[in-house]
Amino acid sequence: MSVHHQEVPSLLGRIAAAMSEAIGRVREDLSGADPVVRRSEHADFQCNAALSLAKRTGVKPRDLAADIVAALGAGGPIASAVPSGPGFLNVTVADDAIWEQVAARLADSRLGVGVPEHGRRTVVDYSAPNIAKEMHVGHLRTTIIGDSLARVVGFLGAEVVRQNHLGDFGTQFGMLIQYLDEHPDAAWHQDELGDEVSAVSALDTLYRSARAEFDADPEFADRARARVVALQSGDPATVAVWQDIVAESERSFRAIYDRLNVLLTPEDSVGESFYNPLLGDTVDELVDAGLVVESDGALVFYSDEVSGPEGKPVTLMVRKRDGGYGYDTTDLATIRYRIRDLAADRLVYVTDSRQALHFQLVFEAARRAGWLTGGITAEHVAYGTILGPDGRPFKTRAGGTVRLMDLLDAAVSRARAVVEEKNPELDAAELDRIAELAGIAAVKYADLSTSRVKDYSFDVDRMVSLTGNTGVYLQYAHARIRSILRKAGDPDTSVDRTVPLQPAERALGLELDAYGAVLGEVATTLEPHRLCGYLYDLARAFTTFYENCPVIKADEPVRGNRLALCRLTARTLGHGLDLLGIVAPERM
Ligand SMILES: NC(=[NH2+])NCCC[C@H](N)C(=O)O
Repeated sequence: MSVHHQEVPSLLGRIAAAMSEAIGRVREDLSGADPVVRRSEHADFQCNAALSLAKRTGVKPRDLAADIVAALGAGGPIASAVPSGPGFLNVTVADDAIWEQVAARLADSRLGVGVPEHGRRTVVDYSAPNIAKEMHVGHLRTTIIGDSLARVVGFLGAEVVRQNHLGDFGTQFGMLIQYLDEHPDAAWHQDELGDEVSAVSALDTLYRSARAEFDADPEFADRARARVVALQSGDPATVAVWQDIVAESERSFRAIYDRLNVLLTPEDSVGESFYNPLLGDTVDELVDAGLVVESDGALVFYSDEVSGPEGKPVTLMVRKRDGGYGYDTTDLATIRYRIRDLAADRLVYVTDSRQALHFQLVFEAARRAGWLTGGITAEHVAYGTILGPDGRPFKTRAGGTVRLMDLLDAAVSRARAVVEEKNPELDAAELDRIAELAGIAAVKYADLSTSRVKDYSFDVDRMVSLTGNTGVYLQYAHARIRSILRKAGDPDTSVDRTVPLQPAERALGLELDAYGAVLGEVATTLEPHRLCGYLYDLARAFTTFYENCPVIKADEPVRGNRLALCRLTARTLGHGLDLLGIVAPERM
């Protein structure tokens, strides 16, 4: 997108600007005050400035409201502003202004949305599963949420740098490599395993065996420790096996990524091991800055800002007693690297809320070390737990972790039944294709549509429902409008601004006008559920419109205007779903 792109100013923004000007005309000292313009149930918009400013002026709010109305300039999008109640202003938008913005958004490839995040280099750390371990439902959440955030801020102009901070280093790999060395018959390469088992799941099982042997057999434990040293000192044979394990695991993750339609590419994989060469310097800098203290032979960072239960100090482990480095040190080196080498303006970390304290400490250390300074921001995007139908953390009946592929399969098969019932005429191949899109949409949307800090229950039947705030409902809403447009021959009609608006047309037009503002909110709060809620409201506004306003049977110019509303709604729905990482099929 170019900086020269012409954003379509929203009606809300234009009304706020007009009110602001009028307020300044009434009293110069009030210039620049927030005009407090909101959508309203009683009119198109409501301006509450008179109420909030009356105290400062000593004038009765109702009188101030009347003065503001008198000072409103002629022309512009406001048809009328009427004082009501204790001093609200009920604002009605001129019909032609609504048609004009519909036409302007429709004429623009970006639907009139601007680039408020332009040039902001934003590092989004998400997914980050652990090598030789199955991805669990927590990784599903970070993958889905992080991907949607990367899409939204990217669309708004941010320079997004995706980082898949794979857990690819640690002493556990020494143990696993030693075990594999001693069990050369163990199968863990995908080509030996076939389709039923993924390489990462085979490795996960082998790792558990290695762990058990480590605990039971002190001699194996010694050999495993020697293997850790060999790995860390770069012994070529050991490193080769480790690389092979990483590659096989990543292949398994990729199968999930492909199915989920996420943006992550192999180039985005910058795992923990990448930071190994940077750990020493990072620690030296923290030592030089006087930010670590020695405790029992280890180096520890103490927080000045947070304390634990009963005022207990909270710390980051900067260097362990044995001289080794762990997760904490790696994240310190990571934040330093992202700021210095990636030149990040904004750092976003998507992990479950149990890591909130960890990131709080990493950010504090980075500030005190002088890395996280100026306008650079760091944010932890925390999310809750996926619960099973019993309201407890999601586990298989046997108490094991739920395989993501199984979960996706279950959603797709339920979606298949729903789609088939609705469209018995679809042939098998088309049904499979749509069921896959619907099932994946169901899973993603269920995750994105709840406020992310909350836990939610994985309820497949609810997810694939055709009614209510679901991904499948929105895909249907989109496909239905596409079918209306096909029936109408999808003519690229122009919009006649002189046509008077019906209430349902007006409501839909105003809803469409709010798209850019909602995306801006998502970028600021990093909360995708706001976009979900918006798309759901938009789909419902369309339904009301379609029930009340015949489209195909209407006469020109009404027909053309209504088709324009259909087209803009379909495009906005499709675009919004795409920013959620959801594909909206043409037919469904
Ligand atoms: N920079 C980070 N610490 N990113 C998140 C890593 C998540 C970690 N691998 C886990 O599975 O919990």
